[in-house]
Amino acid sequence: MGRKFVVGGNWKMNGDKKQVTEIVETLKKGPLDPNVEVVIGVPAIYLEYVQSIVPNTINVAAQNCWKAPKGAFTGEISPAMIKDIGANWVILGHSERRTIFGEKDDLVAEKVAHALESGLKVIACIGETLEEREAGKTEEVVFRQTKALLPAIGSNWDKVVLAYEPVWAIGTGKTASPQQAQDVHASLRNWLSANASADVASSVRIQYGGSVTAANAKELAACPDIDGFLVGGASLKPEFVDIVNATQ
Ligand SMILES: O=C(CO)COP(=O)(O)O
Repeated sequence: MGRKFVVGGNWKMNGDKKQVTEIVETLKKGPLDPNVEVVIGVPAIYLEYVQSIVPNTINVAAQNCWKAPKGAFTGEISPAMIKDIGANWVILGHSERRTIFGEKDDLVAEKVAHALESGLKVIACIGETLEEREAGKTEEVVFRQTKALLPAIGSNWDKVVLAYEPVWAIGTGKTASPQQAQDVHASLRNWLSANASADVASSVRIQYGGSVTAANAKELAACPDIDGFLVGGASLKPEFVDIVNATQ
């Protein structure tokens, strides 16, 4: 189907100048599979620095942004600013933004719409909590979260990567089994076929995120509907190279 594998590293609020330099050095040494798109999600304060030291084969993402180009929004950054320093991606709707910072589906959608309008590419995150999974609501939740994004994305699906990140698997060491992840990815694709278009369903890349490591990446990558990863903790370590290369 020709979906290019895409691996994101979400550094979250980690690293200092020395460590981010070392991570970039490790990525430069790689070697990274040239058939894989790599996007690193960098803390806002290091975006410009990291953008200035990465080779152009590595894409840089902000981890959040606001829904307007400029103005009285103390502490926020805009897609225009992200583009201005040369980065082209933003991660939006991460479960930590949703749970810790109270971002709801409609705010995430507004951010996605504005980021796309501004010319950024977007990794849009969705995923259920443990409570929701145990209540049998996984599909209901991820469909609801994706539905909110439909009008925001419009005809820009080629600029969007979906990241399915079950909240119970994030930072817990408890990875979704390949079957659990594959099942959600496949039903998302079915849902997209019915609610967006068959073309969107077959072309959109869906990453899995949640305790991905070099040890489990290959098995997950072998699933037909898993088109990449969004990696937290392991993206700060040299094993990120092996995760990028998981389809080799
Ligand atoms: O939240 C994540 C990536 O966005 C996943 O984090 P971990 O890989 O640390 O579980």
